[in-house]
Amino acid sequence: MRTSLLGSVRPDVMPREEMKRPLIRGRGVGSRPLEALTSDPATPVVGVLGTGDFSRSLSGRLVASGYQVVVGSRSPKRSRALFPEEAEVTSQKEAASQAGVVFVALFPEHYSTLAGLRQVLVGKVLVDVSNAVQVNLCRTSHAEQLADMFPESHVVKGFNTVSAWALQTGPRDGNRQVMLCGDRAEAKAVVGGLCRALGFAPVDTGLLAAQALDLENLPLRLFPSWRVPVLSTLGLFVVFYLYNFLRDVLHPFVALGRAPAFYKLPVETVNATLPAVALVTLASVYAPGSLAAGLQLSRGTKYARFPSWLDRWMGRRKQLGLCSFACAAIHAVYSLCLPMRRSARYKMLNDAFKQVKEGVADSWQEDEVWRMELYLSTGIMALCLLSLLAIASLPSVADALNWREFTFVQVRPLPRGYTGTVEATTLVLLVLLDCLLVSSSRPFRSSSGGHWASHGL
Ligand SMILES: NC(=O)C1=CN([C@@H]2O[C@H](COP(=O)(O)OP(=O)(O)OC[C@H]3O[C@@H](n4cnc5c(N)ncnc54)[C@H](OP(=O)(O)O)[C@@H]3O)[C@@H](O)[C@H]2O)C=CC1
Ligand SMILES: [Cu+2]
Repeated sequence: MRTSLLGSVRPDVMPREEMKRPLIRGRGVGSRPLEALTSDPATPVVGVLGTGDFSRSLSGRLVASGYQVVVGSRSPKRSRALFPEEAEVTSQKEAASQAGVVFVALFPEHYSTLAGLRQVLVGKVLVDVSNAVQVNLCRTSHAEQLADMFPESHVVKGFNTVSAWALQTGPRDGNRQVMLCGDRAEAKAVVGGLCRALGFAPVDTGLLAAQALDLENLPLRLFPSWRVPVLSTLGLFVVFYLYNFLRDVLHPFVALGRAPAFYKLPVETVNATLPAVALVTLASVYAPGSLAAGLQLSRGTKYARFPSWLDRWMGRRKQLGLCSFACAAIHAVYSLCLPMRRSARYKMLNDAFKQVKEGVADSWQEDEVWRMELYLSTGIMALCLLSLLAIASLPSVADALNWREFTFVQVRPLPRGYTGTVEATTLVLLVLLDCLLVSSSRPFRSSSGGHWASHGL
């Protein structure tokens, strides 16, 4: 073991025993009452600057995990009542000098007020917990700015992805990861150990210059990998909806002189649009793989970079697949609800009356019956397979599969992966068969009932 891990970190603050293992509560701590710990010299001292929401939640958890906590405030008397009894609330300077690890729980615009603490913070670990105010607003991260202000301290960025609420309640479920980055491995190890002691799982993401800005922007990002797939799905929906509106509603009314059928807009036209969007989106999941394979074949090598648009497209296949699944699932629900509508009941009654008037006793048509049975069955099977693909894309499920199992379920569209595409091939065949059967059924051909009629109504 190295003799000194953190330069001038005080031995009572960062005992060597604790440094060897992650910085956790002292041995046997769990069985002792908390009051005893505050006076225990072997218990690590953690400082927290600032007395806001984050500071209060963090201090509460640190105290509960057996740490001695010293909170540094500009007005300690006023803030005393907000903290657990076991935590000491004192001046910023006093807190900084007592602790080995100091959390800076201030907003970055107030960092400059800490300039006077430079001497007492020499050799200590400073944890920057701040978040960006706006995505990509700053070019330099707050953590790097703090590191510039305190060149003789070791700045670690972290805990900014954990809310004050999560700190208060503890990581009972959901995401327990705490992203960390910093330039000094030992400092990251200390903060990582502290994370573990609080019940979180530290993830070392790298150096400050490479990661801090990303980490600060992380809590502000809104589903970055979903934006393009969702927008393209919505775009397709608009295009197909307009097409179906023109074809099934406006054209029969304006050009053929039929009664206006605007009642179709909320359910029928939406339901006719969804499968088209699902199919095109599904095609866009498999298309980039085939394009990439073609590109590799034409170049005669796999050691050349794909164009960046193809790279990005390949990276969004999972999201596109899930959008396709969502459309198919909503289509199934809409289809099940079609017969509930008043318009469907009126139509059925009218048809029955017309049949009686025409003296037709039996309207059974064997070929139509078979077509419908078959395409409904293939549609249901295709939806089930799509559900399986969607389930297998969940991280927890995907993690439980080995590489071969994963490629068996999820198509790997590069040439080598075509060995295990049973499910994807079956899915594509089922969908094609379904389309073929739907488009050859009588109501669809006569374009009077469209997709609605193709669902047996
Ligand atoms: N709240 C949350 O859920 C999370 C917050 N964070 C980060 O934690 C940091 C603190 O957030 P939060 O606790 O919510 O903020 P608060 O506004 O609740 O607290 C900030 C603290 O900073 C001190 N302060 C206020 N004004 C000044 C000033 N002019 N000069 C010096 N110190 C000042 C005060 O302490 P005193 O008066 O005692 O000196 C105050 O309590 C931020 O960087 C935030 O991005 C990160 C993740 C989650
Ligand atoms: Cu359908």
